[in-house]
Amino acid sequence: MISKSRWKLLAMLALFLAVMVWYSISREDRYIELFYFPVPGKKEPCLQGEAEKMVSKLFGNYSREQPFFLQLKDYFWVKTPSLYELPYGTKGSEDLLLRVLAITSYSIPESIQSLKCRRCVVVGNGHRLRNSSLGEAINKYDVVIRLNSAPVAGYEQDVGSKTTMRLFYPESAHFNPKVEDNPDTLLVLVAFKAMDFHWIESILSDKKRVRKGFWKQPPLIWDVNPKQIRILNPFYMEIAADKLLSLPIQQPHKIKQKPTTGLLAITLALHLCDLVHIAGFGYPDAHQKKQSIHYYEYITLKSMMWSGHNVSQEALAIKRMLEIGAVKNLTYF
Ligand SMILES: CC(=O)N[C@H]1[C@H]([C@H](O)[C@H](O)CO)O[C@](OP(=O)(O)OC[C@H]2O[C@@H](n3ccc(N)nc3=O)[C@H](O)[C@@H]2O)(C(=O)O)C[C@@H]1O
Ligand SMILES: CO[C@@H]1[C@H](O)[C@@H](O)[C@H](O[C@H]2[C@H](O)[C@@H](NC(C)=O)[C@H](OCc3ccccc3)O[C@@H]2CO)O[C@@H]1CO
Repeated sequence: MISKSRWKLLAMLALFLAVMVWYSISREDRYIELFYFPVPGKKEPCLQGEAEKMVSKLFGNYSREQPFFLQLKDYFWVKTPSLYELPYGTKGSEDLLLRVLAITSYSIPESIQSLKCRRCVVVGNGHRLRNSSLGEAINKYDVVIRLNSAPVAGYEQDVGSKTTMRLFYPESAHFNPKVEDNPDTLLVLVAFKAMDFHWIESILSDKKRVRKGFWKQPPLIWDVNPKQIRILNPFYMEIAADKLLSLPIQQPHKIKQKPTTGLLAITLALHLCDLVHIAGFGYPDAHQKKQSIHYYEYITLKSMMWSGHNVSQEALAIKRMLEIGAVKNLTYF
């Protein structure tokens, strides 16, 4: 005969087990929701306007009307001057910008314009891409957005080789863009300071280079076709900071908080595309001090000490986007 107290103990054990099973199943559901497996050899199904619905949830309805790239005509006849200085607006940098816009273009290539439904992937520079074998899947998207000096040569198996757009600033420009990009890749300058406009002007017009004013030496000779260059509308930086990270747009401090280029690229993709997938996002935990952050070089979180990024806040913003289905993730998060 089993005593009453034994029954109680068994019941408690059974209850405990049931709770454990329920918890792991619910965690598993969540995992599947946050992690997306591309089907090899298949193009992603695309529903026109899908991302747009999510955009209004995240950013409000108004934001789809903004141009992606800056154009000269908006600066010749300045109707409403920008409210903010770089990187959230162009206030105070208009003269330099005018000179840059006179020698660059703002169009979106016909190959993207003409698509009924735009499938995009934003490739972050994170270590999670290493040995991911995602290269083939990444190459299948209509638009592949890459960041900074992230290489493809030698990493094709994991990150692919197609680059439709690359977001960069002078300090993150690859010294040999011809090796890493395609001849028609759009090189999208994200300006953080007036000197960034000065740099691109001096490169494209072959004017005297200025070495001071950068936190890291950018290329002095840069072999690109001016037709590939675009200047990102700072509006996207503003809404990434304001709506996704709730950062104050006007900050008095020396180390100003700002979104990472990856979060900015996701913001841009949500406005440009119908379907947005991401890969290579996610930093190591703070205690993983020796874990490399990039898929292509060994550097750790310590290197980001003075960067002005809040990676935990960004992780929350990305998790929210994954949870509401605004983006899907090809690597784990
Ligand atoms: C030392 C330093 O300033 N590092 C910054 C570097 C550096 O300037 C460039 O790599 C130079 O080519 O740039 C940054 O970013 P970085 O070039 O490292 O990475 C591009 C974007 O990928 C996402 N990422 C990266 C690594 C990782 N483990 N998880 C991620 O999610 C991020 O969204 C990131 O933006 C930048 O521009 O944002 C942010 C970094 O803070
Ligand atoms: C998207 O931001 C880019 C990159 O991710 C950042 O790491 C980088 O941050 C640099 C920051 O912009 C520099 N600040 C200024 C005013 O130039 C900073 O300069 C050194 C410094 C350090 C401490 C206090 C004040 C200034 O260096 C940061 C990199 O370590 O900005 C990138 C966009 O330019």
